[in-house]
Amino acid sequence: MEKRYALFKQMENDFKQFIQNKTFITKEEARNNRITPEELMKHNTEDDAWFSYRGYVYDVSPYGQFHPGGLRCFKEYFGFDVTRVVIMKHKHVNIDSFINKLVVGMLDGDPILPQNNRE
Ligand code: HEM
Repeated sequence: MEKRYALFKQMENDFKQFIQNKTFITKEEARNNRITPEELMKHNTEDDAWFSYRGYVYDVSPYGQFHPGGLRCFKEYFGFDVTRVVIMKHKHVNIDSFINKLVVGMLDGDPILPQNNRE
């Protein structure tokens, strides 16, 4: 168990390092960029992967390779809303601290779940 935790921590640090010299927009700026669920759904590939989470839209393409739960389950949610699945799969994780820099806009419409969602 401890070993796994150390690995997760390592992945978190690797991700932080990976994004540290990149530039991002702020949450404030993201509020002016409204994204419809239909637009969100177009960003569903590994190189161009968006999620909505608690009303905001994130470009999670850089994070996929650092996700401790692997890319497989993560991938199923590209283009969709992850608010509920994130609560179900990891209540204890403050995912904002991982993805806050990856914000690209605000969701303009009702969140959409994938048909095969595994909550
Ligand atoms: C951007 C959104 C997400 C972030 C930032 C995130 C972050 C994390 C983190 C930090 C962990 C490690 C948990 C721990 O320390 O105990 C984790 C584990 C996990 N995540 Fe995510 N996650 C996200 C989305 C998802 C999605 C969409 C799924 C879909 C099923 C998912 C499924 C899992 C699973 C199954 C694990 C458990 C891995 C294990 O314990 O071996 N996550 N996630």
